[in-house]
Amino acid sequence: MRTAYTADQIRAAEHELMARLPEGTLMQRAASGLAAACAAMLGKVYGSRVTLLVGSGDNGGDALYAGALLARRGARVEAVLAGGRTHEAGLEAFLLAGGRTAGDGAAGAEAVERADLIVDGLVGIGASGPLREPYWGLARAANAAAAPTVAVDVPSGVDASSGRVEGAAVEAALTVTMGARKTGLLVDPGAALAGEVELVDIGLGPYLPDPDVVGLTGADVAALLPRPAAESDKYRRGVVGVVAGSDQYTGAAVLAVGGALLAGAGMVRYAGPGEPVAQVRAHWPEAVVTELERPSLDGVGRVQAWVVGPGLGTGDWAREMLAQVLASDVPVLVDADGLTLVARERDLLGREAPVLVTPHAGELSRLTGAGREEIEADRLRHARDAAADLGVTVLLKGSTTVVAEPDRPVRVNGTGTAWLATGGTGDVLSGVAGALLAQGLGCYDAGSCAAYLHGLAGRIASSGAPLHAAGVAAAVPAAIRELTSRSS
Ligand SMILES: NC(=O)C1=CN([C@@H]2O[C@H](COP(=O)(O)OP(=O)(O)OC[C@H]3O[C@@H](n4cnc5c(N)ncnc54)[C@H](O)[C@@H]3O)[C@@H](O)[C@H]2O)[C@@H](O)CC1
Ligand SMILES: [K+]
Repeated sequence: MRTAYTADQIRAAEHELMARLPEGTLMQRAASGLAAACAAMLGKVYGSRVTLLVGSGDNGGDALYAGALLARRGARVEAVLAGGRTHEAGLEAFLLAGGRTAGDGAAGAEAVERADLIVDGLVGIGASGPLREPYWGLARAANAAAAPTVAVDVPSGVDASSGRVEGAAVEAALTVTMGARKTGLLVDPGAALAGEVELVDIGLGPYLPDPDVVGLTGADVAALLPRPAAESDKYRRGVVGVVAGSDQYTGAAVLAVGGALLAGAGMVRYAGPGEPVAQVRAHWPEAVVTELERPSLDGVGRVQAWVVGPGLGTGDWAREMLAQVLASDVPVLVDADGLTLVARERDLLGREAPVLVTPHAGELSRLTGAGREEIEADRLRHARDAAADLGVTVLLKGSTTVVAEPDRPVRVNGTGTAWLATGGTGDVLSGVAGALLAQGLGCYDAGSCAAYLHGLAGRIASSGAPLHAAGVAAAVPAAIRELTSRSS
């Protein structure tokens, strides 16, 4: 499990640890980890050119101490001193080791341009608000330079506690983060700017509280995934009911049923009108299909979880089907058109059994009234607020998919690929999550494992090229195989 923390949580833990150690110990630990990561990236340290961007706080101090270590190994290290003041002891050590300084003007810009490696020590967890000048200009110069940038703790300009970026931010190839991961390194847009993330252990572990967010690893997902036992039969392995698709949108039904079948459901029951029924029958002879003359679940049979909404439409038929599904006593996943209906009629969500909603930012915007762009910029907060407000589990889809449930750390997923942003992939995700719900996982685990599997299936289906939703569904077994073989 990858854990991450807000700036306040880290600061409190550092405070406790620092009180037990001689002054400067933590920064020395941080700097030696940082210098080692820079050396590994350079390959050959001797004779290389390293340019440090040094802000006025301890983040700059880390950079200066690491610069001193690199200078002692023969690197030509220049420090661009950007703040009104500079970490005194760090600067002294740096100069003593043979480092040189440049101002933040033309000399600094040249030092950035000619570097083999840039170290971003402008701001870390002490940052507030968008980068101010001259930091802003230096961040942009670093991004424009040919050399890769190693960010100290967080890429400057990324809010450590949310991943939010206002204005300019450093685009790092590697972020060397001190003591514990920061939330903003796991959530886009911050995650995308952080590059690889390397954690330097400074001994903070025993002082950390419960994490703010967590990211499941492949081994975590493999351990959570239900596996059929010798005595399993199709009913005990979980029956998923799918209410999706309409005479107009038949594909959503095919994709959601496919996602559920290929994610290991024991059986999938599909109920809908004539057109999607014909399509589901043609694609998935294994599904048990009921053609409906009127919007009613009578005679459809028992299921352990429902998936409702993709391609369903938003008219009277759809509304009635949604209401009947939600009136059942099993877990329900609501997606797509189902969310539009719920946005109109929130009372539909008032039920005892668990609900997992799977909106993208636009659908969440309809549900909560917050602006779509505002949601994209601060995915964590909006997913959390919606979960608390609606009393359900929220899986917010997007470049970083996040799963929020009241009183639990938000789970973030980083397995996706930008190629997944194409029609129909969300229908597959709802089927996959439905299969996990039917097999007995709670909404929190089902949502986060489904996001992981779906992202991995997307990578397998894509291999760096465009993919299509049916291909993602087809790759789900390969994703499960990859996870379970790695962990066995
Ligand atoms: N406290 C410790 O013992 C340790 C701290 N560490 C490092 O120290 C960092 C935190 O240091 P600080 O608390 O000094 O804070 P930072 O160095 O992150 O930044 C604070 C400084 O930046 C300025 N600043 C804030 N927002 C700005 C903005 N938007 N534009 C321009 N300037 C801005 C402030 O005026 C202040 O001088 C961590 O991120 C980490 O790199 C590590 O060395 C581990 C140990
Ligand atoms: K930084």
